[in-house]
Amino acid sequence: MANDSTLELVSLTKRYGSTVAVDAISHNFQAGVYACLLGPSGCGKSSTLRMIAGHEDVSDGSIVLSGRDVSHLPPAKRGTAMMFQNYALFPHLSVRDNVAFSLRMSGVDKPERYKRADEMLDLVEMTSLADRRPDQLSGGQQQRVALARALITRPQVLLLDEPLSALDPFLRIRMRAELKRLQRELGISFIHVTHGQDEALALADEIIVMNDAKIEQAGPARDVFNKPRTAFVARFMGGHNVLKLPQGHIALRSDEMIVTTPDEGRIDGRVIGVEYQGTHIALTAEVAGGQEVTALMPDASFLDAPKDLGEVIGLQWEDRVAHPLTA
Ligand SMILES: Nc1ncnc2c1ncn2[C@@H]1O[C@H](COP(=O)(O)OP(=O)(O)OP(=O)(O)O)[C@@H](O)[C@H]1O
Repeated sequence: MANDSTLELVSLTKRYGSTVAVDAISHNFQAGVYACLLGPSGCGKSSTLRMIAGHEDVSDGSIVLSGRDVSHLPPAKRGTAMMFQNYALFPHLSVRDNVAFSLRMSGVDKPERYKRADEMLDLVEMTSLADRRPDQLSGGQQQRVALARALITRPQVLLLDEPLSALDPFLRIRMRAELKRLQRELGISFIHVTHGQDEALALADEIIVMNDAKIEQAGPARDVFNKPRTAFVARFMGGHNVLKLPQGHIALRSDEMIVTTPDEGRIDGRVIGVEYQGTHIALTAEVAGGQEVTALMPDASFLDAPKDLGEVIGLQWEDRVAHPLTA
Protein backbone atom coordinates (compact mmCIF):
# COMPACT_ATOMS: atom_id res chain seq x y z
CA MET A 1 0.00 0.00 0.00
CA ALA A 2 3.02 2.31 0.09
CA ASN A 3 2.67 5.20 -2.32
CA ASP A 4 4.02 8.60 -3.30
CA SER A 5 0.84 10.45 -2.58
CA THR A 6 1.04 13.85 -1.03
CA LEU A 7 -2.10 15.48 0.19
CA GLU A 8 -2.46 19.18 -0.39
CA LEU A 9 -5.01 21.48 1.21
CA VAL A 10 -5.34 24.71 -0.73
CA SER A 11 -7.15 27.59 1.00
CA LEU A 12 -9.57 25.03 2.34
CA THR A 13 -12.64 26.68 3.86
CA LYS A 14 -15.75 25.44 5.61
CA ARG A 15 -18.66 27.68 6.44
CA TYR A 16 -21.79 26.58 8.27
CA GLY A 17 -24.15 29.51 7.66
CA SER A 18 -22.36 32.48 9.16
CA THR A 19 -19.89 30.32 11.16
CA VAL A 20 -16.47 29.98 9.56
CA ALA A 21 -15.31 26.61 10.92
CA VAL A 22 -12.20 26.35 8.71
CA ASP A 23 -10.72 29.57 7.37
CA ALA A 24 -8.70 29.20 4.16
CA ILE A 25 -6.10 26.77 5.51
CA SER A 26 -3.28 25.56 3.27
CA HIS A 27 -0.99 22.66 4.08
CA ASN A 28 1.02 19.89 2.40
CA PHE A 29 1.02 16.46 4.00
CA GLN A 30 3.99 14.46 2.74
CA ALA A 31 3.39 10.85 1.71
CA GLY A 32 3.76 8.38 4.56
CA VAL A 33 3.57 10.98 7.31
CA TYR A 34 1.92 10.49 10.69
CA ALA A 35 0.29 13.89 11.17
CA CYS A 36 -1.79 15.05 14.12
CA LEU A 37 -4.29 17.88 13.84
CA LEU A 38 -4.27 19.31 17.31
CA GLY A 39 -6.28 22.08 18.89
CA PRO A 40 -8.98 22.99 21.39
CA SER A 41 -12.62 22.09 21.00
CA GLY A 42 -14.31 23.95 18.16
CA CYS A 43 -11.12 25.04 16.34
CA GLY A 44 -12.12 23.23 13.14
CA LYS A 45 -10.17 19.95 13.30
CA SER A 46 -13.07 17.60 12.63
CA SER A 47 -14.50 19.80 9.89
CA THR A 48 -11.10 19.72 8.17
CA LEU A 49 -10.91 15.94 8.45
CA ARG A 50 -14.48 15.46 7.27
CA MET A 51 -13.86 17.63 4.22
CA ILE A 52 -10.76 15.58 3.35
CA ALA A 53 -12.83 12.40 3.74
CA GLY A 54 -15.67 13.78 1.63
CA HIS A 55 -18.22 13.59 4.44
CA GLU A 56 -18.59 17.36 4.41
CA ASP A 57 -18.82 19.66 1.38
CA VAL A 58 -15.97 22.07 0.77
CA SER A 59 -17.18 25.69 0.93
CA ASP A 60 -14.06 27.05 -0.80
CA GLY A 61 -10.57 25.96 -1.75
CA SER A 62 -9.50 22.46 -2.70
CA ILE A 63 -8.11 19.10 -1.63
CA VAL A 64 -5.51 17.59 -3.93
CA LEU A 65 -4.33 14.00 -3.50
CA SER A 66 -1.46 12.75 -5.68
CA GLY A 67 -1.94 15.74 -7.96
CA ARG A 68 -5.65 15.01 -8.46
CA ASP A 69 -8.33 17.42 -7.22
CA VAL A 70 -10.60 15.21 -5.10
CA SER A 71 -12.59 18.06 -3.50
CA HIS A 72 -15.88 17.07 -5.07
CA LEU A 73 -15.50 13.30 -5.40
CA PRO A 74 -17.60 10.94 -3.28
CA PRO A 75 -15.74 9.50 -0.24
CA ALA A 76 -15.17 6.06 -1.78
CA LYS A 77 -13.49 7.53 -4.87
CA ARG A 78 -10.90 9.70 -3.13
CA GLY A 79 -8.24 7.28 -1.97
CA THR A 80 -8.94 8.19 1.65
CA ALA A 81 -10.67 6.23 4.40
CA MET A 82 -11.98 7.42 7.71
CA MET A 83 -12.05 5.78 11.10
CA PHE A 84 -14.69 7.28 13.34
CA GLN A 85 -14.53 8.12 17.02
CA ASN A 86 -17.31 5.67 17.96
CA TYR A 87 -16.05 3.06 15.46
CA ALA A 88 -19.56 2.85 13.88
CA LEU A 89 -19.52 -0.95 13.59
CA PHE A 90 -22.66 -2.77 12.45
CA PRO A 91 -23.96 -4.64 15.51
CA HIS A 92 -25.66 -7.45 13.57
CA LEU A 93 -22.63 -8.31 11.43
CA SER A 94 -19.69 -10.49 12.41
CA VAL A 95 -16.25 -8.95 12.69
CA ARG A 96 -15.30 -10.43 9.30
CA ASP A 97 -18.45 -9.05 7.63
CA ASN A 98 -17.92 -5.65 9.20
CA VAL A 99 -14.41 -5.52 7.78
CA ALA A 100 -15.56 -6.78 4.38
CA PHE A 101 -18.55 -4.43 4.24
CA SER A 102 -17.23 -1.78 1.88
CA LEU A 103 -16.04 -4.45 -0.56
CA ARG A 104 -19.55 -5.92 -0.55
CA MET A 105 -20.92 -2.49 -1.39
CA SER A 106 -18.57 -2.20 -4.31
CA GLY A 107 -19.56 -5.63 -5.65
CA VAL A 108 -16.45 -7.67 -4.82
CA ASP A 109 -17.35 -11.40 -4.71
CA LYS A 110 -17.49 -13.20 -1.39
CA PRO A 111 -14.32 -15.34 -1.59
CA GLU A 112 -12.24 -12.28 -2.55
CA ARG A 113 -13.72 -10.00 0.09
CA TYR A 114 -13.28 -12.61 2.84
CA LYS A 115 -9.72 -13.19 1.72
CA ARG A 116 -8.97 -9.49 1.99
CA ALA A 117 -10.90 -9.15 5.26
CA ASP A 118 -8.83 -11.96 6.75
CA GLU A 119 -5.62 -10.27 5.63
CA MET A 120 -6.72 -7.09 7.38
CA LEU A 121 -7.75 -8.98 10.53
CA ASP A 122 -4.33 -10.58 10.55
CA LEU A 123 -2.74 -7.14 10.28
CA VAL A 124 -4.61 -5.90 13.36
CA GLU A 125 -4.17 -9.24 15.17
CA MET A 126 -7.87 -10.08 15.32
CA THR A 127 -7.94 -13.32 13.31
CA SER A 128 -9.13 -15.45 16.20
CA LEU A 129 -12.20 -13.26 16.81
CA ALA A 130 -13.38 -12.98 13.19
CA ASP A 131 -16.72 -14.71 13.83
CA ARG A 132 -17.76 -12.66 16.85
CA ARG A 133 -20.20 -9.76 16.81
CA PRO A 134 -19.04 -6.29 17.90
CA ASP A 135 -20.90 -6.49 21.25
CA GLN A 136 -18.74 -9.50 22.14
CA LEU A 137 -15.55 -7.41 21.86
CA SER A 138 -13.71 -5.08 24.21
CA GLY A 139 -13.26 -1.41 23.30
CA GLY A 140 -9.71 -1.99 22.13
CA GLN A 141 -10.79 -4.95 19.98
CA GLN A 142 -13.63 -2.92 18.43
CA GLN A 143 -11.11 -0.29 17.56
CA ARG A 144 -8.93 -2.83 15.76
CA VAL A 145 -11.94 -3.95 13.75
CA ALA A 146 -12.75 -0.36 12.84
CA LEU A 147 -9.16 0.09 11.70
CA ALA A 148 -9.24 -3.07 9.61
CA ARG A 149 -12.52 -1.92 8.08
CA ALA A 150 -11.06 1.43 7.10
CA LEU A 151 -7.84 -0.08 5.75
CA ILE A 152 -9.48 -2.72 3.56
CA THR A 153 -10.16 -0.15 0.85
CA ARG A 154 -6.36 0.33 0.55
CA PRO A 155 -6.47 4.07 1.14
CA GLN A 156 -3.54 6.36 0.44
CA VAL A 157 -4.50 8.40 3.47
CA LEU A 158 -6.21 7.14 6.63
CA LEU A 159 -8.18 9.76 8.54
CA LEU A 160 -8.74 9.17 12.24
CA ASP A 161 -11.10 11.33 14.29
CA GLU A 162 -10.20 11.12 17.99
CA PRO A 163 -9.58 7.38 17.57
CA LEU A 164 -8.42 6.78 21.15
CA SER A 165 -10.91 8.87 23.08
CA ALA A 166 -13.27 5.99 23.91
CA LEU A 167 -10.51 3.94 25.53
CA ASP A 168 -9.35 3.95 29.14
CA PRO A 169 -5.97 5.59 29.77
CA PHE A 170 -4.03 2.31 29.93
CA LEU A 171 -5.47 0.97 26.69
CA ARG A 172 -5.07 4.34 25.02
CA ILE A 173 -1.31 4.19 25.48
CA ARG A 174 -1.19 0.63 24.15
CA MET A 175 -3.35 1.41 21.15
CA ARG A 176 -1.38 4.47 20.22
CA ALA A 177 1.71 2.30 19.93
CA GLU A 178 -0.35 -0.03 17.71
CA LEU A 179 -1.42 2.85 15.48
CA LYS A 180 2.16 3.93 15.04
CA ARG A 181 3.25 0.36 14.22
CA LEU A 182 0.50 0.00 11.63
CA GLN A 183 1.28 3.31 10.01
CA ARG A 184 4.96 2.39 9.70
CA GLU A 185 4.16 -1.06 8.35
CA LEU A 186 1.72 0.23 5.74
CA GLY A 187 3.74 3.29 4.79
CA ILE A 188 0.58 5.33 4.14
CA SER A 189 -0.25 8.72 5.65
CA PHE A 190 -2.30 8.87 8.82
CA ILE A 191 -4.03 12.13 9.71
CA HIS A 192 -5.20 11.91 13.28
CA VAL A 193 -7.39 14.48 15.00
CA THR A 194 -6.86 14.91 18.71
CA HIS A 195 -7.10 17.54 21.40
CA GLY A 196 -4.47 15.72 23.46
CA GLN A 197 -0.99 17.21 23.35
CA ASP A 198 0.57 14.06 24.81
CA GLU A 199 -1.09 11.94 22.18
CA ALA A 200 0.15 14.19 19.38
CA LEU A 201 3.69 14.28 20.75
CA ALA A 202 3.77 10.51 21.17
CA LEU A 203 2.53 9.75 17.67
CA ALA A 204 3.14 12.50 15.22
CA ASP A 205 5.97 13.10 12.80
CA GLU A 206 4.22 16.37 12.16
CA ILE A 207 1.88 18.39 14.35
CA ILE A 208 -0.54 20.92 12.93
CA VAL A 209 -1.87 23.15 15.70
CA MET A 210 -5.20 24.76 14.87
CA ASN A 211 -6.78 27.68 16.64
CA ASP A 212 -9.94 29.50 15.74
CA ALA A 213 -10.37 27.94 12.27
CA LYS A 214 -6.74 28.59 11.22
CA ILE A 215 -3.41 26.80 11.35
CA GLU A 216 -1.44 28.46 14.11
CA GLN A 217 1.77 26.44 13.64
CA ALA A 218 2.79 23.30 11.80
CA GLY A 219 6.03 21.37 11.85
CA PRO A 220 7.91 18.39 13.27
CA ALA A 221 6.61 17.47 16.72
CA ARG A 222 9.83 18.48 18.49
CA ASP A 223 9.90 21.89 16.82
CA VAL A 224 6.32 22.67 17.67
CA PHE A 225 6.96 21.74 21.28
CA ASN A 226 10.39 23.34 21.65
CA LYS A 227 9.97 26.37 19.43
CA PRO A 228 6.39 27.54 19.80
CA ARG A 229 5.85 30.63 17.71
CA THR A 230 2.90 32.08 19.59
CA ALA A 231 1.72 32.27 23.18
CA PHE A 232 -1.26 30.14 22.19
CA VAL A 233 0.95 27.28 20.95
CA ALA A 234 3.25 27.52 23.97
CA ARG A 235 0.32 27.35 26.36
CA PHE A 236 -1.59 24.73 24.43
CA MET A 237 1.38 22.37 24.05
CA GLY A 238 1.93 22.67 27.81
CA GLY A 239 5.16 22.45 29.74
CA HIS A 240 5.91 26.14 29.06
CA ASN A 241 5.65 29.45 30.80
CA VAL A 242 4.69 32.46 28.75
CA LEU A 243 6.32 35.52 30.22
CA LYS A 244 5.82 39.15 29.32
CA LEU A 245 9.13 40.98 29.67
CA PRO A 246 10.02 44.55 28.65
CA GLN A 247 11.56 43.18 25.41
CA GLY A 248 8.39 41.19 24.51
CA HIS A 249 6.79 37.83 25.20
CA ILE A 250 8.93 34.73 25.61
CA ALA A 251 8.23 31.04 26.16
CA LEU A 252 10.29 29.15 28.70
CA ARG A 253 10.03 25.46 29.37
CA SER A 254 9.12 24.76 33.01
CA ASP A 255 11.85 22.13 33.26
CA GLU A 256 14.46 24.69 32.10
CA MET A 257 13.64 27.16 34.88
CA ILE A 258 16.29 27.31 37.59
CA VAL A 259 15.12 28.10 41.10
CA THR A 260 17.64 30.13 43.02
CA THR A 261 17.92 32.91 45.61
CA PRO A 262 16.37 36.31 44.83
CA ASP A 263 19.78 38.01 44.36
CA GLU A 264 20.86 35.39 41.80
CA GLY A 265 17.69 35.29 39.71
CA ARG A 266 16.78 37.31 36.63
CA ILE A 267 13.40 37.85 38.20
CA ASP A 268 12.00 37.07 41.57
CA GLY A 269 8.67 35.78 42.68
CA ARG A 270 6.68 34.59 45.64
CA VAL A 271 5.90 30.88 45.90
CA ILE A 272 2.16 30.30 45.57
CA GLY A 273 2.09 26.58 44.84
CA VAL A 274 4.14 23.48 45.60
CA GLU A 275 2.85 20.34 43.92
CA TYR A 276 4.37 16.90 44.24
CA GLN A 277 4.35 15.11 40.86
CA GLY A 278 6.34 11.94 41.58
CA THR A 279 9.70 12.50 39.90
CA HIS A 280 9.35 16.29 40.06
CA ILE A 281 8.01 19.07 42.18
CA ALA A 282 6.07 21.78 40.34
CA LEU A 283 6.82 25.07 42.06
CA THR A 284 4.60 27.97 41.02
CA ALA A 285 5.59 31.55 41.79
CA GLU A 286 3.88 34.86 41.22
CA VAL A 287 6.22 37.31 39.54
CA ALA A 288 5.96 40.95 38.48
CA GLY A 289 2.65 42.00 37.00
CA GLY A 290 0.77 39.14 38.66
CA GLN A 291 2.15 36.62 36.14
CA GLU A 292 2.57 33.01 37.24
CA VAL A 293 5.67 30.98 36.47
CA THR A 294 6.08 27.26 37.06
CA ALA A 295 9.43 25.61 37.58
CA LEU A 296 9.73 21.83 37.51
CA MET A 297 12.38 20.75 39.99
CA PRO A 298 13.71 17.19 40.30
CA ASP A 299 12.47 15.98 43.68
CA ALA A 300 16.03 15.53 45.01
CA SER A 301 16.93 19.19 44.30
CA PHE A 302 13.75 20.31 45.99
CA LEU A 303 14.48 18.19 49.05
CA ASP A 304 18.00 19.72 49.22
CA ALA A 305 16.54 23.23 49.36
CA PRO A 306 12.81 23.05 50.11
CA LYS A 307 10.66 26.11 49.43
CA ASP A 308 7.59 27.13 51.36
CA LEU A 309 4.46 28.94 50.31
CA GLY A 310 5.02 32.69 50.58
CA GLU A 311 8.82 32.41 50.29
CA VAL A 312 10.53 34.76 47.82
CA ILE A 313 12.71 32.96 45.29
CA GLY A 314 14.80 33.92 42.28
CA LEU A 315 14.17 32.45 38.84
CA GLN A 316 17.01 32.01 36.39
CA TRP A 317 17.30 30.58 32.85
CA GLU A 318 19.86 30.35 30.11
CA ASP A 319 19.44 32.63 27.09
CA ARG A 320 19.23 29.65 24.72
CA VAL A 321 16.02 28.36 26.33
CA ALA A 322 14.06 31.60 25.93
CA HIS A 323 11.93 31.57 22.77
CA PRO A 324 10.65 34.92 21.59
CA LEU A 325 6.97 34.75 20.63
CA THR A 326 5.41 36.64 17.75
CA ALA A 327 1.96 36.96 19.29
N1 LIG B 1 -22.91 20.81 11.24
C1 LIG B 1 -22.56 22.00 11.78
N2 LIG B 1 -23.38 23.05 11.70
C2 LIG B 1 -23.05 24.24 12.23
N3 LIG B 1 -21.88 24.51 12.84
C3 LIG B 1 -21.01 23.48 12.94
C4 LIG B 1 -21.30 22.17 12.43
N4 LIG B 1 -20.25 21.37 12.69
C5 LIG B 1 -19.34 22.14 13.33
N5 LIG B 1 -19.79 23.40 13.50
C6 LIG B 1 -19.07 24.52 14.14
O1 LIG B 1 -17.84 24.69 13.46
C7 LIG B 1 -16.78 24.95 14.38
C8 LIG B 1 -15.70 23.90 14.23
O2 LIG B 1 -16.19 22.62 14.60
P1 LIG B 1 -15.34 21.30 14.53
O3 LIG B 1 -16.22 20.16 14.92
O4 LIG B 1 -14.66 21.22 13.22
O5 LIG B 1 -14.25 21.58 15.64
P2 LIG B 1 -13.26 20.59 16.39
O6 LIG B 1 -11.98 21.31 16.51
O7 LIG B 1 -13.23 19.27 15.73
O8 LIG B 1 -13.93 20.45 17.81
P3 LIG B 1 -14.03 19.17 18.82
O9 LIG B 1 -12.66 18.92 19.31
O10 LIG B 1 -14.94 19.69 19.88
O11 LIG B 1 -14.62 18.05 18.02
C9 LIG B 1 -17.43 25.01 15.74
O12 LIG B 1 -17.69 26.35 16.04
C10 LIG B 1 -18.72 24.22 15.56
O13 LIG B 1 -19.70 24.67 16.45
